[in-house]
Amino acid sequence: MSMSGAHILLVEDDNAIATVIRVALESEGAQLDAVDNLAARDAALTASRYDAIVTDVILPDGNGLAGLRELRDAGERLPPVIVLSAQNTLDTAVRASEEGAFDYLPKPFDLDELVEALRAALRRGDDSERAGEGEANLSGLPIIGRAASMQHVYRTLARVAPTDLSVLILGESGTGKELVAQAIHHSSRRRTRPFVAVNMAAIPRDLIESELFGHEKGAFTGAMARTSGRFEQAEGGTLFLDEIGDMPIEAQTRLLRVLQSGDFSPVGSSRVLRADVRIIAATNQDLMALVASGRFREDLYYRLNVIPIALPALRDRRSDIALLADHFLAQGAGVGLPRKSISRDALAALSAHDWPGNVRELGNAMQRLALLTRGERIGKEDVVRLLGQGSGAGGADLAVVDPSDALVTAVRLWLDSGPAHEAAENGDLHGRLVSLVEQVAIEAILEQTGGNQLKAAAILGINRNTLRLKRKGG
Ligand SMILES: Nc1ncnc2c1ncn2[C@@H]1O[C@H](COP(=O)(O)OP(=O)(O)OP(=O)(O)O)[C@@H](O)[C@H]1O
Repeated sequence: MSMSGAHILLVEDDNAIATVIRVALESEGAQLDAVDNLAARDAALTASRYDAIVTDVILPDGNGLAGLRELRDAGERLPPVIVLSAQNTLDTAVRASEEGAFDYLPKPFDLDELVEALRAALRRGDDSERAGEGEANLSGLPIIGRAASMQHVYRTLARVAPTDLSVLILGESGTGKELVAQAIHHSSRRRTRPFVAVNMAAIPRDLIESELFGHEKGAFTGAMARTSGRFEQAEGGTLFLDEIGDMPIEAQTRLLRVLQSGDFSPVGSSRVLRADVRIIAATNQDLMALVASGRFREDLYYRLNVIPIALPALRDRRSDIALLADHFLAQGAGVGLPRKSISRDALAALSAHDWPGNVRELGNAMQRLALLTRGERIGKEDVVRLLGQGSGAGGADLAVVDPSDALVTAVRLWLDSGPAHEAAENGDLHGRLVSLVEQVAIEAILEQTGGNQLKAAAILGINRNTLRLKRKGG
């Protein structure tokens, strides 16, 4: 149906906003009833038939999303719902989609956008089946950010999560690509099945195919037993392929086959296995440029790029830096770092920084600040000192590698622990620390390779006998 003559219910307790919306919609020929609380909304829904509902989230007597699903479940004919919200978080976007909302507009919104969304909603009419399809549920993975560019991300995320479409996440290193992939998984119907992440850049190129698709015993020198690949491990769930631009061409061909037919064969085998796996890929490279230079298959690019999600660089959403800084301080306190507050000046200094390593770099910086600042409160001098430590590029060293930076923090924390004091007393602090770090790395990589020592040794860059010895504590 068209806007002209459409009967619309507006649930909004801010008079000014309600008036602006009324003027805009009535000038399009719509007929508008406005209420300012939930009780009045439910009464209006019982009394009249509406073609669409536009609702705010925070209302005097509760959450505007509340009760919509119940009404729908109770068999009410519920018109399409458009949610307006100043609570610009992923949770709201996901909850809106969970409640079967047709669209979600973060405040401040654009009136033209609202009119457009309403037109689309009216065109679709009441299709509660479709609106309610697909669960979207977010399980406690906080993605922090209120910048407009993040709102866009949340909306796309909430829309794609219930589907099985391939998603390509684009963004510089440390912008949260893996976090977003996890959020999609956790908001999808696959959330009770595994989320398996594989980083193409972290695996020796000639092992990638066997890593992904598994191999038969004897498929190549050193393949002692049949090993399942990541595809099998992710069965029913989501496979996150990070740094997809680094995938060798032969592996790309196999991947394309899975995407086209849903079938794959382990390396060295003619068995055909079926894969029920959703693919989310990520890259910080320009894939089109790789296509142009023949290093990435064009057909695969189009298969993967069904839904692109571009994550903004942190320097392009500076308004979120304060929020993120607080988040990381609280998170640090949760794992035993000293609880610190931060001064306005210090926040201003953080906001002025360019953050080449994006959110990851900021997270590392906040950990260091929590650890190194003497007083209760992080001051501007602390920030300047830390960011000034960079190699002339404004603290770029913080960006280089996340693992090593987390390691710095872990080592510092460990040095303060009971076992470290004990080792120091025995004159074996260095030996104890080095073997501890080695053990952790070896066991973690062995876990990744499903116990395959040869692969683990290749990844670690040590020989297999050394790996054996080290495992024995030698
Ligand atoms: N919006 C965000 N809110 C909270 N934490 C975030 C956000 N974005 C990123 N992080 C944190 O920053 C770190 C880096 O994020 P993530 O690993 O997802 O980035 P990435 O883009 O996949 O990086 P890379 O390209 O280097 O693999 C993680 O610890 C993640 O939890």
